Amino acid sequence: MSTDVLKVKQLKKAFQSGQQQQAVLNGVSFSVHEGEYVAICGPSGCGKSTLLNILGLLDTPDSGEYYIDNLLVSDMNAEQRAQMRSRRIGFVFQAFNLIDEYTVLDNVALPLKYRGDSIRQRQARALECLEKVGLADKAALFPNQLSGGQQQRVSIARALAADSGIMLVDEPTGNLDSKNGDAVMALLADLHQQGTTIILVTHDPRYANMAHRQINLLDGQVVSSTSAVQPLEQET
Ligand SMILES: Nc1ncnc2c1ncn2[C@@H]1O[C@H](COP(=O)(O)OP(=O)(O)OP(=O)(O)O)[C@@H](O)[C@H]1O
Repeated sequence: MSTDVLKVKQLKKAFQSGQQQQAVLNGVSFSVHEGEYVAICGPSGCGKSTLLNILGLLDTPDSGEYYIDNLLVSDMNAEQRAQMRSRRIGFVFQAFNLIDEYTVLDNVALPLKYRGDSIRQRQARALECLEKVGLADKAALFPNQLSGGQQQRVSIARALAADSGIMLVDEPTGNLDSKNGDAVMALLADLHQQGTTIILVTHDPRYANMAHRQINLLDGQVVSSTSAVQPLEQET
């Protein structure tokens, strides 16, 4: 039986817009099983990034419940949330969010700094992750010496470094041409095959179809949750 790694119940979030409150999430509920690949889809402005930021513990809902590994994170204090984030969540952003002054290796090693690993352990792990994304030979370079597609692969290596098992991916191809976009999506499919749970926000229906399941948001609610035509291959 599959285990829920993430579960949200009746999430609500509103933002102040001038004099008015704009309800962005209006009672969103779903769960994600371990090892699933889920795409969150919906029109621009429907709240996809807001939802992903809440799932990634970068933002808090106004109400509702959020569980990671069956633990209620919406009730945790800031320190507990930070610990949960560094232990369980890897984030990949559209804009890569790499630190220009750090080498590629140091960017990937950064999430490990908060876990008490030695420098040698951090660098060895970072190199291992760079190997997984095919960029070990770029370890000593700086981000601006890489192409956009390579930078996104570095940011995926960084998300892998902490071995968190859950990867939240927000429009990873938004700043890439189609060739680099396809390479990044192929890498995500590979990581999923190796067991990573992936939650992807994308505008591109072609990429959304690579996911195991699509959760469609409209007007702040989940309007449908559809499985891909091809179910995931089951191990025999
Ligand atoms: N920090 C904020 N303050 C005020 N309004 C916000 C904030 N963040 C998001 N919003 C508003 O919430 C709504 C949803 O934004 P969000 O970025 O989650 O949508 P999205 O579905 O990811 O959009 P897109 O597909 O265009 O990236 C938008 O109307 C946006 O203006």
